[in-house]
Amino acid sequence: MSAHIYPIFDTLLQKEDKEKVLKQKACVIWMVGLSGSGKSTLARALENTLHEKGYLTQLLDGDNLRTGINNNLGFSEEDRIENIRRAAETSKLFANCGIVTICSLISPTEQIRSMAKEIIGEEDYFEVFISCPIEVCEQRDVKGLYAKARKGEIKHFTGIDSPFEEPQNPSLIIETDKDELSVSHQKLVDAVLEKIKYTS
Ligand SMILES: Nc1ncnc2c1ncn2[C@@H]1O[C@H](COP(=O)(O)OS(=O)(=O)O)[C@@H](OP(=O)(O)O)[C@H]1O
Ligand SMILES: Nc1ncnc2c1ncn2[C@@H]1O[C@H](COP(=O)(O)OP(=O)(O)O)[C@@H](O)[C@H]1O
Repeated sequence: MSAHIYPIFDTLLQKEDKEKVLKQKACVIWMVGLSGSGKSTLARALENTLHEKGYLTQLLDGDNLRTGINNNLGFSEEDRIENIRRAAETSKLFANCGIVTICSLISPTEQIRSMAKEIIGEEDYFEVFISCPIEVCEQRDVKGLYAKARKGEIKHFTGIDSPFEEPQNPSLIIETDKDELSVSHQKLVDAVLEKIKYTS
């Protein structure tokens, strides 16, 4: 038996090798904002547009993570940190596979967002602040959760009795109380397409 090791057994494939196959530059689009600000709507629309343009994508949001790998977590500060840690680690695996990963989570504090950025790596972390005053989010009350939080039926609700710190240095801000949905969507798509532009 020869002691020679063939490259195929010896090479650990890198992110760039996967990106070359997919002809796309991968990163993690980390969408931050209050409940009802528009994260899920814009994340879904972004994913659909990228898909139509031929990009391979993966969407991770509070709903699919919290019913799956994070189904043992609640909304205490400790659990939110663990929720984001797992989401960031999962996003990193997808991005390292060359996949444009869209993560839509409240991510309420600077500490939590710094952790996500550190796990994913600065170069691959693209933070988008979906900005909307809490009064507007509460008026939208898409899931009826603000009404429940006001009545005390839900505790530790973000923006009511749990903190939300505005991102200090996001890569992009989308103001969903000022722009029509289509305008917000276009701004997001334009910025993301620039970020994921593939140059061999
Ligand atoms: N207490 C409390 N606070 C905030 N949000 C709550 C709470 N309880 C349930 N929900 C629902 O959970 C969704 C937010 O989950 P996230 O994983 O994004 O939150 S976090 O990033 O860990 O803070 C959030 O979804 P979005 O409305 O899409 O943001 C809510 O529907
Ligand atoms: N410019 C906008 N961008 C995103 N959503 C908007 C905008 N204007 C109004 N909306 C509405 O706001 C709501 C946001 O809800 P959702 O996307 O579920 O928020 P979140 O995921 O942050 O909780 C939707 O009903 C959406 O149609």
